Parts: sequence; structure tokens; C-alpha cells
Amino acid sequence: MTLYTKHDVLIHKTLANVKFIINPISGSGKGKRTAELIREKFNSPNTSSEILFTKGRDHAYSLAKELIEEGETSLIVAVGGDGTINEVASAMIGQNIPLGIIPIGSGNGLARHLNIPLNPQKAINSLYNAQTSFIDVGIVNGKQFFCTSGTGFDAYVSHHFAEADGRGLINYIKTGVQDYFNYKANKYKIEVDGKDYNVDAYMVSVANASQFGNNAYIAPNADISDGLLDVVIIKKFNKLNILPLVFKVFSKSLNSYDQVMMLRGANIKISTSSKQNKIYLHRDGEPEWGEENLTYSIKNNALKIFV
Ligand SMILES: Nc1ncnc2c1ncn2[C@@H]1O[C@H](COP(=O)(O)OP(=O)(O)OP(=O)(O)O)[C@@H](O)[C@H]1O
Repeated sequence: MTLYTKHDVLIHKTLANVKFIINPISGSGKGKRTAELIREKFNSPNTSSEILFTKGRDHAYSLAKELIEEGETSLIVAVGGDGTINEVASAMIGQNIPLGIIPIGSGNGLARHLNIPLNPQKAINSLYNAQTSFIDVGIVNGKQFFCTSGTGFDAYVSHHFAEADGRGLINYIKTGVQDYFNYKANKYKIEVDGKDYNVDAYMVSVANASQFGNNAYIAPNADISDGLLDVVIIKKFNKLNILPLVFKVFSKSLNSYDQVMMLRGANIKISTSSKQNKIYLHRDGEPEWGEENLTYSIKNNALKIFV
């Protein structure tokens, strides 16, 4: 007689009807190969699975929305980078169906934070050992983010990266280096849970997870289910001193850099001024335009995940 544990039963139920939403252009384009690996692994008669490819921006959101409305899916797996995860997860907030992740993006910040394997085969296999948990959802001006958001230099780079010829880490570094010498600091008024700060800064990041991706730890102590957002302000500094800053970002020690200010709170307002009346913003690395006043809040443990 076979004895099944509670965990076996959970896995069996969650993998009974799995839908994979794949972004074919994420990262360096591993989508098609990952689809083959999924087909090989999910070919047992006990599980039903389907693979859907996205066709452009926001398509992952509408695919996930349709799957939820149909009501037959037991698990939706986002196969892509942070932008794809953002679209799929935005449709799944407050739902009972959990989100799985197979990271094939350029930065994979959320997947790295959650310790999901970056090798597609290992990430697929890890679904068979996954557990259900919940993470917070960040909101900026009414729209969701799950990893990081912010305004200033990181948002400026995200706009130019979206226009670059290719994706992947190398293109991201090229864009960042080109932008670094053009970008100028701005004055910001930042309110965190009712307390005001006035700063001259290169960027103001708001983090739910600890990193942008590629192990660039912008908020090394961020906790993804504490109901709080980490606000990281990189104040104006001598641009020639970039190397110690970069070193601290990649060694998880940005909090010890003297031109960095770290705050934490649930309700955050960021105000600045710009000649165009709109400012560079990003949500999970995807470029957007924000108004001169940004309002951030958080929904505690509003997304069910299976990782
Ligand atoms: N078929 C498609 N063609 C072009 N763009 C697409 C397609 N499907 C989705 N997109 C868009 O691709 C963009 C990038 O996706 P994603 O974030 O997954 O990859 P990435 O940027 O390489 O990884 P990361 O965010 O981890 O750095 C998103 O804006 C998404 O909406």
C-alpha cells in the first residue's frame, strides 16, 4: 500500500491542470527550448497541461485573466522575466489559483529572491517539490509591482533598455553605462508613513523584493511578506566614485554606503518636478511614465505562489 503525505496530495492537486504562459522574447529567447522541456516533463496521464505563448505587451495579463475566468486551472506558471511575471501575477491577485515561476528573463529579480533555480530544467523539476505561500504586492499609482519599482536613474535606463536592439544582461550593462554620464540628480520630497525627507538624489527605489535582478541587491534586507516596502535613496554623489557603489550593490551591503538612505514603510509618497510634467518610472523593470507625485502602498500577502 502506498502512503501519501499531505505534501504529495497538495502537489497532485496543484499540478492536476497546469497552464504555462511563455514570453518567447524574455532574456536571450529561451522560451521555445523551455516549452520542449515542459512538454517532456508534463506528459503523464495524471496531469493536464497547456502551453500558451505571449504575442506582445499585456498579452500575458489577458491570457492569465481568461484562465482564471474559465476556472479549471490548478496552477498558472509564468515563464519569462520580471515583466512577464508582473503581467501574469497582476491578473492573479487575491485568487485561489497559485502562481508558479520558471525564470528565463534578463534579470529574474523575483525568482532569485525566491530562490527558484535559474536553469529551466531545474526550475521545471522544482514544481514537483514546491509549496504554497503568499507574498506582498506593491502598488504605485494604482498599478502593481512584485519585485521593485522606482524613479530616477534605474527608471531612465529601463526606458532605454526597452528601445535597445536586444535583451539580456550585456545589453542592460551597455545601456546603463551609456546613460550614466548623461543622467542628472533631481530634488525629491519623500514621505514615508507621515514622515518627510527632502533629498537631492540620483534615484529613489521602492522594493518589495531585495534585488533588481542579476544579484544587484538594491534593498538587501527587504522581506517580501512583511507588509512593508523598502525605500532606497541613492543621494547625489561624485560620479567618479561609482565603483564602490557598484561593489556594495553586488555584495549585499548597500546599507553601509554613506550616500545611501534606507527607509521602510507601508505608505509612501514621492514628489519631484520635471520640465515635461512627467517623470521616468519603472515597475518590475518595465518602463512607464509617472506623474510628478507618485503614491505607493502595499497589499500584505495578496498573491498566492507555488515555488
Ligand atoms: N511576443 C512578444 N514580443 C515582444 N514583446 C513581448 C512579447 N511577449 C511579451 N513581450 C514583452 O516583453 C517584455 C520583456 O519581458 P520580460 O520581463 O519577461 O523579459 P526581460 O525583460 O528580458 O527579463 P527581466 O524583466 O527579468 O529583466 C515585457 O514588456 C513583455 O510585455
